Amino acid sequence: MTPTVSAFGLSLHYGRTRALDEVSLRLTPGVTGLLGPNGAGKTTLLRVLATAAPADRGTFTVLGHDPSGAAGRREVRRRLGYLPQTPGLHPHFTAFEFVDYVAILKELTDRAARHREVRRVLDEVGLADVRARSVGKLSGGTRRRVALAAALVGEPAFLVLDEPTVGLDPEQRMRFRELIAGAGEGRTVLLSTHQTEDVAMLCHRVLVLADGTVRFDGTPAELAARAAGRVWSSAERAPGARAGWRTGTGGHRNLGDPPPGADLLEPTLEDGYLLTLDEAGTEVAA
Ligand SMILES: Nc1ncnc2c1ncn2[C@@H]1O[C@H](COP(=O)(O)OP(=O)(O)OP(=O)(O)O)[C@@H](O)[C@H]1O
Repeated sequence: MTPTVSAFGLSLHYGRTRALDEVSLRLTPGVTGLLGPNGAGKTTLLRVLATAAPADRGTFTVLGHDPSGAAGRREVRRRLGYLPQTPGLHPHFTAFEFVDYVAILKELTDRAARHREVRRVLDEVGLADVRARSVGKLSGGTRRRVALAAALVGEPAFLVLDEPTVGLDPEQRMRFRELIAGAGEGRTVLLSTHQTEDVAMLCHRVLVLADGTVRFDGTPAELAARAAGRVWSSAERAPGARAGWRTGTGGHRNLGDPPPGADLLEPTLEDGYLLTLDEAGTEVAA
């Protein structure tokens, strides 16, 4: 399948901090999850791909358009929807006014067509009833949906979502997952998250980033399979485990190289993720 996004050797430094180090990737339609610990470079990568920050080195294209020049950047932005980590929603705007404002920035100049599009995206995220409410008076989860509606304006082919489910209660998180799954039908979505459940439920592909480098690129099942034969239970924390924690039933779940005769467990995506970080030399939860 022709990739929507192709990136080669993207690097970005903040002073001496190397936030991205030679990142190459290809994104195809469907939801790709981007997992990584705090400071891994996820937001930086999303900002680069959303043309909000230029890389120091490397190139990328979105549907063949190269954003390094002004004309290409405009073409990329026309095909892009971006939900940043902290969307700057003006509290005095109504939900409609905010999304309309974003639609104007996205160059939807015909007023009637633009208003139809604003109503369409607000309906898509289930906010038809709160169109006229001030953004500042909405709950955090509803506000996040307004920001998602704004990202969906103009039917972008490439949607960049930076930790959209953080801070949501379980019901809102499920609702948001449904919206993201719907958004991922027929378009390319890159979803940064700390929630391995988001990835297990939504993603056809997952990238693991640590220290600005891609440490894994494959399917969620392949990430879980990395931990096959390397997860076991024991009454006490196993001394040789790379990581381990007490489970709700009082036993311990251990990751690493099991001792002979260990009681092996079915690996999860989270097990594969934690072992990938461990192999990358990133600190794993004790
Ligand atoms: N504006 C900035 N100035 C200086 N350093 C920065 C800046 N933004 C990010 N960094 C550094 O770049 C690295 C990558 O940060 P980034 O925010 O991309 O990581 P992240 O994976 O999104 O983290 P988190 O999960 O905590 O949001 C970190 O070391 C961070 O401290």
